[in-house]
Amino acid sequence: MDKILEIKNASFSYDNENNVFEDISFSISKGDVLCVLGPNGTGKTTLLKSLNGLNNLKSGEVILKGNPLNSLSFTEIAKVIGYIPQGHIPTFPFSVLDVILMGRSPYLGLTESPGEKDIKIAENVLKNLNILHMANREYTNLSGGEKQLVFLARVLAQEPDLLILDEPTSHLDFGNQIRFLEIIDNLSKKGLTILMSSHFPDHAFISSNKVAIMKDKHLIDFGTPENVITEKTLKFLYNIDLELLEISNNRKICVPIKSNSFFDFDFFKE
Ligand SMILES: Nc1ncnc2c1ncn2[C@@H]1O[C@H](COP(=O)(O)OP(=O)(O)OP(=O)(O)O)[C@@H](O)[C@H]1O
Repeated sequence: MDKILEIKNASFSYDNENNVFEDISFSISKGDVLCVLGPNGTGKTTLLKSLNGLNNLKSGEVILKGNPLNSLSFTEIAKVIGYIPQGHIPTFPFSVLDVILMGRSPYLGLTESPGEKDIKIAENVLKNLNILHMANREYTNLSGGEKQLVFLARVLAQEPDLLILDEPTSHLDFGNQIRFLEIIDNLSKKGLTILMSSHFPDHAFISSNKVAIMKDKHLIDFGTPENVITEKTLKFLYNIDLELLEISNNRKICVPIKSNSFFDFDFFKE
C-alpha cells in the first residue's frame, strides 16, 4: 500500500525540557482512517499539529508522501494535507462560498483571485456534501454543525490526499456525529486518507480501520479497532468502569458504568 504519512521516533516539547510525547512511530497508507484516542491533555492536538508542520519536532521526523515534512513549504504541505483544527472561528462574515474558496489558496499566486475552475471545484464539493443551498449564507451565522461541514468543504476544496481532523465531531449533535463519520467513511472509500482525534472509542468502531492509543507521553498501542480497543485498555485510558458490548452487524459499542473518582460535595451544605 502507498504510505502517505510516516512518523519516526518523534518527540515534542513546548519548553525544550518537558516532552509532551516521546518516541512515537507509525505510518498510514492511502484510504486508511486512523483514529487517535487518549485522555484530555495527553498530546493528541500537539501530535496532529506536528504531523502537518505547525509544530516542529524536538527529535525524529515526519515523512509526507516520501518527502521529509521539514523540507516542504506550507503551500506544498497544504496541497497534500487538509487540516481542521479544534474550534475554528473566522471573525469576518464571509459567505460560505468564499470560505470554501479560501481552500484554493495553495493553488493561487499571492495576488491571484480564485478563477472559474476554483469556483467549479468549490461548488462541486458543496454539492457532494449536500450543502449547495448554503453557498451564499454568512459563515458566522451558521450553527456549529453547519460550520463543521463548511470547514470540511473548505479543506476538501484543497484537493488533499490526507485530512487531519482534530476532534471533528465535538460540536455535532448525536445524529450529525454519525452522519459526519459516514462522510469520512465515504471519503476514505474514494481514496482519501484520514487521521482524526476523538474522545469516543465508539467512533473508531464506526469509521476507522486503525487506532492509535496515546497515554503518558507514549503511543501505547496501534492496530485495528478490534485488536486495540479492549475493555482493559479503555479502563486504563479513562479510569472508569465500562463494558464493550457487541450489537447487530458485529459492531462493538462502549458503555460506561461508573467512574472510579470520589467527589466530595460537603461544602455545599454550609
Ligand atoms: N501552546 C502550548 N504551549 C505550552 N503547552 C501547551 C501548548 N499547547 C498545549 N500544551 C500542553 O501540552 C499538553 C498536551 O496538550 P494537547 O492539547 O496536545 O492535548 P490533547 O490530548 O489534544 O488534549 P484534549 O483532549 O484536552 O484536547 C497539555 O499539557 C497542554 O497543557
